[in-house]
Amino acid sequence: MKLTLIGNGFMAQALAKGLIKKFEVEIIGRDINKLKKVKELIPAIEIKELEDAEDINGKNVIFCVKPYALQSVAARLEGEANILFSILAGTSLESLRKQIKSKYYVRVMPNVAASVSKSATTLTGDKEVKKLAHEIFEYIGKAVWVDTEKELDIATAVAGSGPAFLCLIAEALSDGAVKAGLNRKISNELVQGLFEGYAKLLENNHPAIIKDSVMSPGGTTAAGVAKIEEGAVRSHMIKAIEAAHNKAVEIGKK
Ligand SMILES: NC(=O)C1=CN([C@@H]2O[C@H](COP(=O)(O)OP(=O)(O)OC[C@H]3O[C@@H](n4cnc5c(N)ncnc54)[C@H](OP(=O)(O)O)[C@@H]3O)[C@@H](O)[C@H]2O)C=CC1
Ligand SMILES: O=C(O)[C@@H]1CCC=N1
Repeated sequence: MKLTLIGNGFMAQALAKGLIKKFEVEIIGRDINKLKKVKELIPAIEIKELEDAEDINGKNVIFCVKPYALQSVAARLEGEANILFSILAGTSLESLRKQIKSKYYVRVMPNVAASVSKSATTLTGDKEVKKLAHEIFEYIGKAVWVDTEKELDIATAVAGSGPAFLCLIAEALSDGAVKAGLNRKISNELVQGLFEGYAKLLENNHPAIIKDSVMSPGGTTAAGVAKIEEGAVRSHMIKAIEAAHNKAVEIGKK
């Protein structure tokens, strides 16, 4: 099966790296020089410069441009795709249906870990292609189907934007270790190992149980947790998801 990615940016490349292991991958973009650079990184892909009347008839398209570019790129597409997969944050199935012709439509929300085939991807759309959508996006990590676009917009906040939120935590933990006197290289190495080990633990344990198992009476963890609570970190994490979800809804209304 051939997949046609439209857009050659960060996410298109992340997806292509995983998908190329199983599928033929074509990337269509507006700048041939950028496309040639992408081909140097992923030699097995085909590249094609976006035409003013780009024929997508019968193709399985993964749409990878920024949400604000939907209208201008859609105006350059001709024919009816077989499936249109869209990774555009906030952009509704209704808006896609109005602007790009396709037999089936699926919204997809991957994350940056697609570049290492570890994305937590959410899918929703036409149920006729649910199984195929699963099969395709399991090549870039874990894929979960949800029944509503509201759920996909929430997933955008927690799994799409989530890696950036964790980056702030990782950086801050390392900064704390450096502030206490550990060198940066060792601090970063420890934080990397911390996330790796924690991800494994989280596969089979509730976070509250893991926390309780670390927190000794009158110990170091309890002292640290009390400081975290002073800063209302949990409350602000909840607010961050709320804000990111609201933004996805706002993008969808534009
Ligand atoms: N970054 C992330 O972690 C995630 C992003 N997403 C979604 O993925 C999509 C792409 O994001 P990302 O890859 O990060 O962004 P990038 O800016 O890296 O890539 C955007 C791509 O769109 C192309 N493009 C923009 N405007 C036009 C236009 N008018 N005509 C033709 N091509 C155009 C750009 O072309 P050019 O290179 O020539 O400028 C570029 O190839 C977004 O919709 C975002 O919501 C979803 C999940 C996670
Ligand atoms: O920030 C954004 O809008 C995109 C969508 C999810 C992750 N990045």
